[in-house]
Amino acid sequence: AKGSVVTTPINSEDEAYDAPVSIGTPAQPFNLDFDTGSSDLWVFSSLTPSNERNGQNIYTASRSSTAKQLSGESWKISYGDGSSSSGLVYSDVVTIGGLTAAGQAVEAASRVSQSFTSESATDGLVGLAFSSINTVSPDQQTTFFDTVKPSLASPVFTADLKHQAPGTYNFGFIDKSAFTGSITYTPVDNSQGFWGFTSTGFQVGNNDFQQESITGIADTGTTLLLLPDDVVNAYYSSVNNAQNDQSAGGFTVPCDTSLPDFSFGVGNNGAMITIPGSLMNLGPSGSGNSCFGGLQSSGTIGTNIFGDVALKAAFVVFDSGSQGQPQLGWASK
Ligand SMILES: CC[C@H](C)[C@H](NC(=O)[C@H](C)NC(=O)[C@@H](CCSC)NC[C@@H](N)Cc1ccccc1)C(=O)O
Repeated sequence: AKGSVVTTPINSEDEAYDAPVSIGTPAQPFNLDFDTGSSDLWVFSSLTPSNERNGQNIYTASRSSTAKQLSGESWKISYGDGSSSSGLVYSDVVTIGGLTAAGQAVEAASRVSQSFTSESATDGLVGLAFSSINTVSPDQQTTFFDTVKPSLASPVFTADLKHQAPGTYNFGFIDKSAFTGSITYTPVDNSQGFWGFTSTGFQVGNNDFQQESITGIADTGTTLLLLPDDVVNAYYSSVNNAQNDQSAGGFTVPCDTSLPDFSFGVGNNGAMITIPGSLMNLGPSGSGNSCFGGLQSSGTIGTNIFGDVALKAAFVVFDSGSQGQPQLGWASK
């Protein structure tokens, strides 16, 4: 089987990307954030207090003839940005891009933190990291991808995110028309439950390539590209009047500045993904006439995150084991 679903930026800064998901019988529609940086499929629900809702679609299990509560099961998740949610667990029919997962764990939120409440465009998340970090307790559940994987023509999904335009998540196949050149594969370390990999280095504009192992995760659910301080400083030192503005929360640049491209190395054949300078500016920073940089420090998090700023410059293959061990494929587009 194969699936294909359109994913759309929730605002002009490409802060996050939503895609349509149907849950239950009859189908209840949702706009969910597909997140390769976590492994819980959770939705706003009839259990979510009304003062924690802000127009989101809500899942009502009692209105679905195929919903079954997983008694005694609950979930509770925290994210790197300090947000969190928790609740109860049902199994129900979940359909994404023509692919149907019967008996998928649907995590209904009985509480969500403020940043989820205020993001009215997003009704929840579809976790696409490894099921080993799914938070359902006492019986851990599988991600949508792991649930449907046996039915897929190939155990892969791909992300093709775009700047201020609809993109695509495909399941079970690689669309050769969606990228240019060849796909460079690199091994994945999933020991922490993420799509972890090591980039071979970086290049600012047309400067020399800097060889430096940068270990991080491919995270479609994170907006920014979060890398070590030496990389971030090398980039912004080449931008006039860039400044690390704590009140803005990181590096800002003058909004009218044309920014250098940023490239990062993948695989061992010298392949690079190049983020055009225009995509390194996330728009007004909220302080002065400065704009917020798409590259920021991973400093305090402890892991580097190749979020949407990086991923939207590439066609990315999340391959859970078509060749044995999991791997990430990277192609330009
Ligand atoms: C503070 C929590 C730490 C980071 C850790 N949690 C995680 O790693 C979780 C699974 N993943 C995340 O917090 C991050 C990756 C952090 S790097 C380890 N990815 C998912 C995040 N972007 C989802 C999101 C989407 C929209 C709005 C907000 C959040 C834990 O539970 O220990």
